[in-house]
Amino acid sequence: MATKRPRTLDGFFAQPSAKKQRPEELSGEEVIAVDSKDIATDKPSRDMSAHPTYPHAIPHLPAEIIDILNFAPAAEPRIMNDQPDLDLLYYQPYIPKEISKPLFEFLRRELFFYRVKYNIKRGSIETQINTPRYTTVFGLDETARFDANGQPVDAASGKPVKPGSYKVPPRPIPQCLDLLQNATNCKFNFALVNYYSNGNDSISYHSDDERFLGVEPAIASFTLGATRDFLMKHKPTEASHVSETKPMKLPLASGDMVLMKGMTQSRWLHSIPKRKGGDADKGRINITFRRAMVKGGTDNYYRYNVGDGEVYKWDESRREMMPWKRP
Ligand SMILES: O=C(O)CCC(=O)C(=O)O
Ligand SMILES: [Fe+2]
Repeated sequence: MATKRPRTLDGFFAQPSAKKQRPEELSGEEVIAVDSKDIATDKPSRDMSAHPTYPHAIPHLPAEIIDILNFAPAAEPRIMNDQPDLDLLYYQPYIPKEISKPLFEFLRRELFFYRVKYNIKRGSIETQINTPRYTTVFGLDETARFDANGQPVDAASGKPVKPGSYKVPPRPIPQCLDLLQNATNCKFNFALVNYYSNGNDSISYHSDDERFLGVEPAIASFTLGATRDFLMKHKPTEASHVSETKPMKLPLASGDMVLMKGMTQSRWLHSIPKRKGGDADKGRINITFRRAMVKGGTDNYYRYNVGDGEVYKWDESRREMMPWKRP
């Protein structure tokens, strides 16, 4: 998956970076449209990713972080395929140690988040679900791309997508997440971000096996910040019932990456359970990169990760996420 690169930072300082940045026209930059409001109120727009759909512009990654990101992956993966239908690479870590904390702090400080609420109907009873973590999402499915002005255009014809084609206007992946995406050496079109502020934040057992991801999707999942347990269990089959087997536990630490592929999504479930005390209060960011093939994927991801509620931002003095208002 990865090209050969010097494995130590000494190698980096002794010679030019072995992995070149992608040319500017291939990076997230091409899709950035500058909102004049951001020019008036923020730093110069060339140092920011800005788009009319963003509540505010997002600064670019500091050069020191970009330089060291060139050394990813920082470790060889543990290949986990010794259980039925499991196909997983576990990098401990993927992101070089020197930058995992600054990268965590940068993303927690600079991204905007949501606490999504939605209703589901079970039989005739409607229930409100309060997503138990902060989320945000960027990206656009394979049927479209952003043009130079940041407008979604049809991937085949280059014509603007009809207004109303998407329920929520899609947001381009900002430079800071696009560079992390590049470091995977895989091609994705979505970045989903979770922030687990403490041990009460969680994600229950599920699989990311939506049809809009196509068959046997590859999903790269990064951890930054606090260590949290990632539990995995096989879906029930005729021969084995999940209740009989102990779940697999991966204690995902800052900088780690799990690449799930093959039948992992169709046959396994995963979760981040609630935890009491420990490290969890320091907060954990999870970023998953995925590739949605059709429009339904875009609608689904914005509905469940942006929704229609208020914007939250990290408040450094209170050290918690707080509702954010446009200045
Ligand atoms: O936080 C994690 O490690 C897992 C997140 C996850 O499973 C998801 O967003 O689908
Ligand atoms: Fe998941």
